[in-house]
Amino acid sequence: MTENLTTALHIESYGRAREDDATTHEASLEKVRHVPTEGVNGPPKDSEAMIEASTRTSRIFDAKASVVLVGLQGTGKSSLAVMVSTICNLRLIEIDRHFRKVTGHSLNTHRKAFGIAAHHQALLEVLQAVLSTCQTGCVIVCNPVSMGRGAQAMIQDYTKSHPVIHVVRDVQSLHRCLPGRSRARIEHLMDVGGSALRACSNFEFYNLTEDISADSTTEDAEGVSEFRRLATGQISPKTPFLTLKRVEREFLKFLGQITGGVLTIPFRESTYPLSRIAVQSKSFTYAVRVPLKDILSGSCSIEDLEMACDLFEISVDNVSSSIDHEVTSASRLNEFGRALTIVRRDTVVPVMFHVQFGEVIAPGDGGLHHQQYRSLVAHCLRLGPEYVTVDLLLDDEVILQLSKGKGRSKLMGHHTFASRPSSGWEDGQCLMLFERACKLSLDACRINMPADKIWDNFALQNFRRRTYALQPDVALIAYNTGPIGRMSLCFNSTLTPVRPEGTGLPAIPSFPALTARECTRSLYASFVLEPMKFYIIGAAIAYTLSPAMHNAAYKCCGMPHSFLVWQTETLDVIRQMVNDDHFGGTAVNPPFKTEVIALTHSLSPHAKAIGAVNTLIPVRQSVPVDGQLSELSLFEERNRAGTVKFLHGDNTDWIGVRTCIRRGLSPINAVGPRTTGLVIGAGGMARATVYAMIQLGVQHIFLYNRSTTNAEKLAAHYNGSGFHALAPSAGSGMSCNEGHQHGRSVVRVIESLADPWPASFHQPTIVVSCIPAHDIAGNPAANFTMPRQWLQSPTGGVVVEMAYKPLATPLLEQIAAEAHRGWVTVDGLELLPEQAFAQFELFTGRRAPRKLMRAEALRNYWEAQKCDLGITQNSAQAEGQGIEHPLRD
Ligand SMILES: O=C1C[C@@](O)(C(=O)O)C[C@@H](O)[C@@H]1O
Repeated sequence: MTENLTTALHIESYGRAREDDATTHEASLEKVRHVPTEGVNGPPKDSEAMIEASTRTSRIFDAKASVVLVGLQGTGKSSLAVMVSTICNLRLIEIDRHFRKVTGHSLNTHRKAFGIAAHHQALLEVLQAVLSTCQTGCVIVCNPVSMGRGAQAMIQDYTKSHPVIHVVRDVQSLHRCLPGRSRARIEHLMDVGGSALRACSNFEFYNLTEDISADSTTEDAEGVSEFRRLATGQISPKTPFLTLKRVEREFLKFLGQITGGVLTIPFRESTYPLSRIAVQSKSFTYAVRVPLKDILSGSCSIEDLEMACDLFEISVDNVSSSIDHEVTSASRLNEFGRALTIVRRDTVVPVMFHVQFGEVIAPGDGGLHHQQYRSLVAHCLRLGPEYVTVDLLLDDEVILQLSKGKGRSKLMGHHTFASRPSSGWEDGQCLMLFERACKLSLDACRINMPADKIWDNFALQNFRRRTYALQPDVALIAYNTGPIGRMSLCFNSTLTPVRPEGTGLPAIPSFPALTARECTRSLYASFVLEPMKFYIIGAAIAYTLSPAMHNAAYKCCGMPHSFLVWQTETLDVIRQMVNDDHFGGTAVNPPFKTEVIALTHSLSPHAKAIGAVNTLIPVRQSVPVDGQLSELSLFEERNRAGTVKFLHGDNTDWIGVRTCIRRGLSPINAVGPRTTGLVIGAGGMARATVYAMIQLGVQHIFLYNRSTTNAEKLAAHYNGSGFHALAPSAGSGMSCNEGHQHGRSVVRVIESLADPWPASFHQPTIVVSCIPAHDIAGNPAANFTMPRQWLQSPTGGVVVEMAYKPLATPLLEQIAAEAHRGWVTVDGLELLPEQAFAQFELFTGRRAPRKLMRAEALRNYWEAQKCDLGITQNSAQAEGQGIEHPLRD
């Protein structure tokens, strides 16, 4: 393949002299082993100080600043760089290849020919030229450990103005790249080389290997990864190699967080409605606290732990009980990064690090523990989580220094009173702590103490009022601990610390006493929130799996809501729904997705652009400002009954489609200016699909539909000026991506399945079928399959099927047989829950328990398949109009 791809990747040269690297690497190892323990070239004398130094600057950079990836051989930094350069449209510069291009020598032959001093000087010059001429728009890759002290100092200096990311990996993966070295030796290299790399970088990313045997970023005996061979067309995709998708996702999330999304990362922005709301601005949010060791042990699934929570807190407990020198050892530090990547892999909520020292930190204490604690906090900041806690008893200047280097992370001041002060929350220390957090410009303040009597919980509310009067913008998380303090957890509104639900993790006494479900239940029991009724309406919805997913999710979150099926021929039912004070919202199914717009008073920007609504919510309180409703106020009024003032329409179908395309699209087919998408159908789902493709940056979209007239109408909707007036713009809450920056998407109609694929366009790599796969009202199913002449993409692609009745459609069966050519399928049962998660958020203002909803959809589908009983039950509900779907335990 593919000169085009090669060009797109901006890769300068592909040949790699293996023996060069190996020798250079070994030489550098020796060098690292023997350097004096000072400077950036060897194990630092004071590793804590080194770590802290890396967060001394603000670490907020120019929007276009080049990114540097540093790491030992085998950490996968080159593969990460290739991915990022492709997706973010950055120029890729690998220093060793560039050196060969400039000098005509490989590193090894140059060193042999000219001696070490001249070699280092030449390397330094090459590096200097690259760093100074490539200040913006590039991703630069190197291993400074093998480049001499001068080069390391130069890269260290670059951290003042650029993100320099240290890529770390597990011993086993490195071992594979350096066969013949003992594991102990590799560990030693990671320790020593790792310290040197930490000293010349300001961020750190842990590249998590899932399954070593399937990992395609690991370099082979020739030093070339499978990923690179694919990217450069040296091999064709025999497997979908989707394992890399996770790495891609994690790294893009990381980059998005550390750069604040300033890099053009089209895939990065989460489309979940709640992801657009700052987590600390919303009421009744929960932070699930999980010990670091439990994350590392892998004993629980992250999605189970995260269930119904808004933030994932990684708790590093009792650090000071470790042997002192181990606290900041390289392997210990690597554990932090590893845990963060494990969590980020499966969660959609922000992550917080909370380091707890067993020892109480006293103000002015300059002792060893104090120093180590500071270093661990600085190390957490290097990893780029959304939040990090900092002990409020540290000296002002220490907190200020950490705060200065926090980058895009938020710092939450934290204090635990080991015992209740004699006057509880009335004690002057409490207000002083909050005032310190404000004075030091921390983003939030968390204080807790053991409760003596139930009145301590009321006193806490009084304290909350006082802090709010003082500074309403600094979020206060205040609660009492112990059994008597549980009530205060229920009524703390922001990021209440909770323990994970039923995961089998041993209960730790110092851990939060309640789960998110328990807290939520108490809000309904005390009438703060109220039970609501949700519906799905449509003309033929007997088979829908939505009630099963939503009802199970309410139960799991502790909400007394119900989700009912209402099969109907007309939209009149909506008038009946809104007369009920407990109406919570309705999902909208064909044929009403467009028609229902007439009943709404406001639409989300997405629904407006798509011209279809699948989620309708009542508005009771919010008032539009300049014709727009604030998303936060819409969320804040969920779960509260009362007279409905008007209806707001949104669309979550496009979110489901976008997620499924992303999931199935291998990195090799990352969206570029010539990517082509094909949509089958021209109904409401097809509208949402075209929109999802536009949001992903696809600029050439083709429609095929049995009725060409309908396809043309749909194409005109998107091509017409009407749509472009509504197109995504900054501040609209929509992602603005490559497609919109580099060219406008155009939708074209392809008339016949017998037509050859238009020669001036690339073959489609993204195909979405939006037509039913079963008979409807006597009309036989279309049984669509792709004409062979439209399936010629040399890198395969993704085919998403919307229909799930039946699950194995003729199209999916056809494409499954093409897996060896790089084709990936995503079926209708993967898509259905994805749109439902966003719908759940819009209905309830809470994060959806995703794993549970997926499982419910599957379980109900297969139950219905097995004995046809599910179908009968659903039909009965539909006929009974509003009979609650039976919850299955
Ligand atoms: O189109 C669909 C599918 C669905 O109706 C179902 O339950 O099958 C649920 C709707 O929210 C979605 O827009």
